[in-house]
Amino acid sequence: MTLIQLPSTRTAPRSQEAPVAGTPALTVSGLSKSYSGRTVLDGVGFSLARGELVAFLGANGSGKSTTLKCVMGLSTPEAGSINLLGTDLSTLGGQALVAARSKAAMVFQKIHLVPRRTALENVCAGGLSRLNGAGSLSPLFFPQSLKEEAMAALDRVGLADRAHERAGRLSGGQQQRVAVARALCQRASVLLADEPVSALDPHAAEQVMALLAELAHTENLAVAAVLHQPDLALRHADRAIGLLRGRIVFDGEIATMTHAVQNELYSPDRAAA
Ligand SMILES: Nc1ncnc2c1ncn2[C@@H]1O[C@H](COP(=O)(O)OP(=O)(O)OP(=O)(O)O)[C@@H](O)[C@H]1O
Repeated sequence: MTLIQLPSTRTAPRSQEAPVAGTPALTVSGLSKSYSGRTVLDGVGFSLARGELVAFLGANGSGKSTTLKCVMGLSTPEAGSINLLGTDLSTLGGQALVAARSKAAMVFQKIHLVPRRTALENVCAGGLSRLNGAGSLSPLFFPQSLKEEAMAALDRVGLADRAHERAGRLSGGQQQRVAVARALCQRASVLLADEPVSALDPHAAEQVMALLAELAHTENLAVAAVLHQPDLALRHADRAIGLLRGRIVFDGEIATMTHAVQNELYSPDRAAA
C-alpha cells in the first residue's frame, strides 16, 4: 500500500492573547542522519504550526527521537535545514544559536527534574537561561519575578498547590507536568515531547496529553509529541506524522490516520530495518 502525504488544512483555534495560531514555528527539510554508515533519517521534512499538537508515530527505530534530537542540537544531521521561528539555525553559532534554540524546549520520557529541589525551584530553572548570568542555580538567588513566573507556570499545569514539595515526592504524571511547566518558564514557543507519557499510567497519560493539547490551543505553542499509542494521538492530537525507516510516510490531519495507515506504520515486515 502507498501512503499519501496529506497537507494539514486544520485551522488552529485562536487565543485572545497570542493571535498567531497557524503560523509556522518550526520547519524542517531534508534532514538526513546516519550512524556507522546506516541511514536512520532519510530526507525528513515537516512543519509545525503554532496552535497545534502533532503526534509523531512509528515503530521502534523509525527515527522519531533522532528527528527531535536533531532539532534540539542533541544530534547532528549530515544534511538538512531547521528553521525555528523564522531563523535558519545553520546560519548561527555560539551564543546566538543557544539563544535561538532556547525558543524550543524538550520534555523527555525520563523526567529530568532535580528530585531534592521543590517543584517551584525546578520550574525556575527553566527561566535561568534568560538571566544572562544574573541568576544562580541556588534557589536562594532566584529573582522574585522568576519565582512568580514559575508559580504561574505551575498553576497553568494544575500544580500550584504542590509548588513547595520536593519534585522527587510527586507522582510520575505530576513530575511530567512540572517538566512542562519548566518549559513554559523557559518561554519556549515550540515544545518537543519525546515519549512524554510512556512511563505513565493510563489516567496520568491522558492528563498529560490533554495538558499538551490545551497548551497548544490556548497558548499557541507548537507541540510535537512522540507517542507509542495511536489511540492517544487520535484522542488528543490535531495532526499525525508517521515515520517508517527514517522517512515520513504520512503527514495529515488526525482524522485521516486510518487503521490502514496505522497498520502500515507498525507492520513488522515494513518497519524492520
Ligand atoms: N547514538 C546512536 N548511535 C547509534 N545508533 C543510534 C543512536 N541513536 C539512535 N540510533 C539508531 O537510530 C535508529 C533510530 O533511532 P530513534 O531512537 O530515533 O528511533 P525511534 O523511532 O525514536 O525509536 P523508539 O520508538 O524505539 O524510541 C535506530 O535504529 C537506533 O538504533
